[in-house]
Amino acid sequence: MNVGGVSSSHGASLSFSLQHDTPVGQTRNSESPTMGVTDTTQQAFDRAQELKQFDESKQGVKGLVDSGLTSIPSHFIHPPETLSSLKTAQPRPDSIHSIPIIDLSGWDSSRRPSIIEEVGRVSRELGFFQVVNHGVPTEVMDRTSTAVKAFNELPVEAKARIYRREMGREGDTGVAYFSNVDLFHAKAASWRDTLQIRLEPKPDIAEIPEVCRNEVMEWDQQTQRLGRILLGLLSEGLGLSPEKLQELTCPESRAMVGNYYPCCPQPDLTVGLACHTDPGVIAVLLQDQLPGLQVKHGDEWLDAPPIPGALVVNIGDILQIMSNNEYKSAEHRALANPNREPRVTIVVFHNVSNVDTQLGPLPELVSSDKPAAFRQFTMGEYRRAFFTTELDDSLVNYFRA
Ligand SMILES: O=C(O)CCC(=O)C(=O)O
Ligand SMILES: [Fe+2]
Repeated sequence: MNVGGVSSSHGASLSFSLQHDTPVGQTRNSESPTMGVTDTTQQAFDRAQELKQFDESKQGVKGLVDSGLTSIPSHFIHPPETLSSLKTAQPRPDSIHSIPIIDLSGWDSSRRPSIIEEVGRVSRELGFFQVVNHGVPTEVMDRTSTAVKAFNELPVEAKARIYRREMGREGDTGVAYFSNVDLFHAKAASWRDTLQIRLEPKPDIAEIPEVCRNEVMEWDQQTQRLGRILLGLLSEGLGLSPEKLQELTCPESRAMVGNYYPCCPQPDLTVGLACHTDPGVIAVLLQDQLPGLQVKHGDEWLDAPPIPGALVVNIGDILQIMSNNEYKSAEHRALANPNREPRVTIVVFHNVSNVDTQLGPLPELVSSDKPAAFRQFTMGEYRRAFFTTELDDSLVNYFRA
């Protein structure tokens, strides 16, 4: 959700490409963003100072780790209710333990009907799945991940050049590096740095750090192709024509975030990325070999473990709404990385670009048996809702009929 690098009162790391009024990036924190109500004025002041200093240093969490710190600064400590949920509960014997894996081989031939059936079923049940045999070469996956890691490991001065939070304003290049998009709004900061790049409409290509420029462009090509395939399957999974969802996201709007989770000295006190739903249509996520991604299913957290060669796909809020609640936009989070090696993930968000686009349940999916679960609204209204509502759960609730 996001590239505006703008955070609403939800404390969401929710960015919008404001130029195009489209949520393109990351996330929505489902937790209340307000600081602890028991904070004294002095505590609140100290905290604000700490955050400001951290932000102005432009060093990110990576810089803190490199300085050799052994305990995390207090503003990274999450509230007890979050921390207690990090302890892995014993899974119930009847529960699914990890997210489903779908083999896409033959998506354009004889296996298509069974793939559509599976994609549709899993999107209704959980809204999250991994895909294998998706056609993106593993060398490209490795190359992209390595390049994004290399960017994060450049000297602070090199990254500081693009450290900014003002995306979407005039002069926006579409490229930004920052730590915690919601740094000044979230209840607590998370142990992660982010490189965010608008992919469509095109960014200022020269602004993309050279160390990962070619790889980002190549990743865009690959995920654009895969995005079209997935939107086709998801469309048919709803009983719609294969082009339907693609038409809706046209003219296309895409953004990428490269998340970098350096080793956290106290991974039990913070998270890598707070619980959120993604606001757009779909997200396609590449994770390296380190675990951390978890998806909420009922009251359980399921792991989405790294599988060599696989990509994770999830449904965003807009698609839950368009599908009239058929597909689920699931809450998910990333744990803080306890490993010495950094964890790197790259997410491409496929969004709806035009502010005037009418959104809401597709008429084809509304009937007397299944009345519209959401009202109609425009993309512009959706965008405003991000910034003005006091929601403490998924944005879809705002538009419920
Ligand atoms: O890095 C991960 O595992 C999750 C990333 C994610 O959910 C996001 O960037 O929206
Ligand atoms: Fe996400």
